[in-house]
Amino acid sequence: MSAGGSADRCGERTPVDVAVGVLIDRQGRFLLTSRPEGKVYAGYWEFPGGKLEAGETVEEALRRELHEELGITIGPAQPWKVELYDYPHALVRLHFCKVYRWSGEFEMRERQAMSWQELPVRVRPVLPGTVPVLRWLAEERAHQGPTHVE
Ligand SMILES: Nc1nc2c([nH]c(=O)n2[C@H]2C[C@H](O)[C@@H](COP(=O)(O)OP(=O)(O)OP(=O)(O)O)O2)c(=O)[nH]1
Repeated sequence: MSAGGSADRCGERTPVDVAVGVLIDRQGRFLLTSRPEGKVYAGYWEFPGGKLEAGETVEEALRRELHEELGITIGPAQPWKVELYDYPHALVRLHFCKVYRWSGEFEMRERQAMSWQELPVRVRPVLPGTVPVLRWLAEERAHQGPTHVE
């Protein structure tokens, strides 16, 4: 029990569900985008995605978010990993999905930047909640050494 009493205990926050896409191209590169100005962690690199709206499945939310943010229409989203991440601003439950097919031209509709990356990731800084994904990719690919530059 924290000393602050029940009103300001922060361990009981309900997680916010977030759908995140790990888009992988034919050369095995994955897409990172930078967080737009005005959002928390603006300028940090992450896998594209966003919060689920009421009644949406993870796949529906991902399809909507990637269309809104990047202008593409994704094919099937393969559920991959689920990770809880406790930020000062929110407790988030990240639903990472792999996506191998999409259509349409990339358009940065929120004036963010995009970059196709391999390991180790060269863009920086990377969002803390993104780092575990880089480790999972490193395991899958038997990548040795750092996953990104600090
Ligand atoms: N998109 C994305 N979000 C991530 C990743 N890792 C991570 O911790 N997050 C966190 C950051 C945010 O707290 C949350 C995503 O929320 P967001 O603010 O980007 O979502 P949104 O586009 O729905 O935003 P908004 O409409 O509320 O402005 O998940 C990641 O790899 N990709």
